[in-house]
Amino acid sequence: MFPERWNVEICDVTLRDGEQTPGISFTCDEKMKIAGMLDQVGVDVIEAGFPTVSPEEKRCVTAISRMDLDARICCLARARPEDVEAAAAAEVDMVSLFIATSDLHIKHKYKKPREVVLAGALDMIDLARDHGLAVRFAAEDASRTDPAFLKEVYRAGGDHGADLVSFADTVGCLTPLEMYAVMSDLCSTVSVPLCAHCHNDMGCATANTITAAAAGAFQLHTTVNGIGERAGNASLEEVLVLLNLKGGVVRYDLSHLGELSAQVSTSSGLPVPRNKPVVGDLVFSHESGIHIAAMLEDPATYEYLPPALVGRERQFILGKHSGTKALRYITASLGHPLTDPQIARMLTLIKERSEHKCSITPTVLKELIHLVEEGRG
Ligand SMILES: CC(=O)SCCNC(=O)CCNC(=O)[C@H](O)C(C)(C)COP(=O)(O)OP(=O)(O)OC[C@H]1O[C@@H](n2cnc3c(N)ncnc32)[C@H](O)[C@@H]1OP(=O)(O)O
Ligand SMILES: O=C(O)CCC(=O)C(=O)O
Repeated sequence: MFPERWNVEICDVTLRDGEQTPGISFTCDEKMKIAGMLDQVGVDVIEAGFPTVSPEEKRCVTAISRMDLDARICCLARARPEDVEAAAAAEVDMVSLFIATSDLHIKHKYKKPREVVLAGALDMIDLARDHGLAVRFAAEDASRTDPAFLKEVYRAGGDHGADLVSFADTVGCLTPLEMYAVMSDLCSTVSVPLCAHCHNDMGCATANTITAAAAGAFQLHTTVNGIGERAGNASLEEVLVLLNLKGGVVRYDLSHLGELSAQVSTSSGLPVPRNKPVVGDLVFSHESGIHIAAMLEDPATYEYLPPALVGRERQFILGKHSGTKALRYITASLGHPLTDPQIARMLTLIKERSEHKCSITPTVLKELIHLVEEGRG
């Protein structure tokens, strides 16, 4: 089902769609810092913002364009001359020019026949190209669009010189199987490279993005920590790890993902869930005795994603679910090779304490070792 090495690139939209998370606004300094870190990871395109939003946003997109990053810089624009002019003035490499294409959106937002909406958008592609901009022509709510009209939109966009066309699952309504079917069909009939822009309303954004890639999509849209409108977007860190382990795409530097995630968390004020794949602080920690006993033989028994791949370290934690082998290993590595009875006694104490919601911190651990060594436990 999957090609051996996927031909993909990443367009990270943290600074645009990520910032559309209700209540979030990055300062220009924060945006520039995040852009620099995205560049260190090696993302191919950074969507730096939506210049029409405000003069400050326009200034900031321009500042990011001038950072001389390796990544190409793009920005969002509606199909309106003022938005395209603003994109050109912000000195981006590429404009992400969008129109909603579903009948539902067209009826309630534009109140014009869809052919008229499309014709207006094609004029804006021409205008953008006259400014020397590369064009990504995006179909908002593509996943709820009449498939025949969607193909017409992409074909016409291509005829007007769009470099990429985007399929947005704007309301996150697809499952991976549905994404595979629609993206395979589009990739076999549309001559312009396709982008996949997936929202996470039903928890499928990452799965849909990676499935779109497997079906032939070229440009994958992500946000750091998966932030974005409502339930967010496909998460950069999850998509990059999947590309590495499943798609043979090893050119991104995953070792920076932790610091990037922390920066976006600080700048957005959105904490990273402790069990968030790849970047959560618990996701390379183990407590279960049965797991640790096996991992002491071979960590691969309970670790598919090696922590070192993403610059992290494995941790063994003691608690209610600990077993003898884990405890013996941990105490010995702290320089306290305990006897079997001491280990058994200490394990009982650890379980009792944990059941009373006491974490086995390094201090508690030292205290317990001391107790059993003294025979007072
Ligand atoms: C799927 C996406 O994520 S799309 C991006 C969504 N992001 C945002 O909306 C965040 C930034 N938005 C803003 O700051 C403001 O909404 C602005 C500056 C863009 C526009 O503000 P306003 O001029 O006050 O318009 P308002 O937000 O009330 O309505 C949106 C207008 O954009 C139009 N519009 C929406 N999408 C498009 C499009 N792709 N092409 C052309 N026009 C569009 C609507 O039809 C509506 O036009 P109208 O005012 O003539 O009825
Ligand atoms: O497809 C794109 O590039 C952007 C569209 C978008 O942001 C959305 O529909 O949620």
